Amino acid sequence: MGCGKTTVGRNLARKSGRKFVDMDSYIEEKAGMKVSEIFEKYGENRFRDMEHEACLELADTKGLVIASGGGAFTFQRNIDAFRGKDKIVLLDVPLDIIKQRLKNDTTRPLLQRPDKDEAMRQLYEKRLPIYLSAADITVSGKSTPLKTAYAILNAIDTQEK
Ligand SMILES: Nc1ncnc2c1ncn2[C@@H]1O[C@H](COP(=O)(O)OP(=O)(O)O)[C@@H](O)[C@H]1O
Ligand SMILES: O=C(O)C1=C[C@@H](OP(=O)(O)O)[C@@H](O)[C@H](O)C1
Ligand SMILES: [Mg+2]
Repeated sequence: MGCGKTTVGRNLARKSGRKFVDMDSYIEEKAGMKVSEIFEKYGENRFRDMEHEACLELADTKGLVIASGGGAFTFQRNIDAFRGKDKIVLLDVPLDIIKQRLKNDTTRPLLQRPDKDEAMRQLYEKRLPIYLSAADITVSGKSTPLKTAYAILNAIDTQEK
């Protein structure tokens, strides 16, 4: 959360001429409600099932740039859905920058708690090794969204040579 997937993904799609899909927006459209409402009404597990369904559907569509939600690639079933079909890119951003970016956020249900900083730290530490092993490419996400989008394109080019 907060590493810039949605923002950078949109830039990357524009620069690569691909269609952009934000996985959370995709789920929200199908469900007819916001991610926060899904968590509130049906709980996180139901959201994770919807997210998995979205992964299966989107992994079968060619020519997209997909910004996943931050939890998607912590589940092996979702990594399996994309593996070999698409490149999985990790945007690597230090925790202190993420905290700064999400300081005033009210839309991410897992962070709406008094010990938000500690929740972010715990998620970051638990998830980073999983992300690192799932990623085909890791790119720093500290720079501007546009520069990061170009860094992803370069990394893909280099890998394909
Ligand atoms: N490269 C960046 N530099 C500075 N702020 C950024 C950058 N990328 C995203 N942001 C800001 O950080 C917040 C989270 O970005 P977002 O794209 O929603 O992240 P994610 O989809 O990974 O949760 C937003 O307020 C966004 O404007
Ligand atoms: O990390 C997570 O578990 C989540 C990240 C969110 O997406 P972003 O990473 O785009 O904020 C969204 O899918 C939901 O709030 C859960
Ligand atoms: Mg996002």
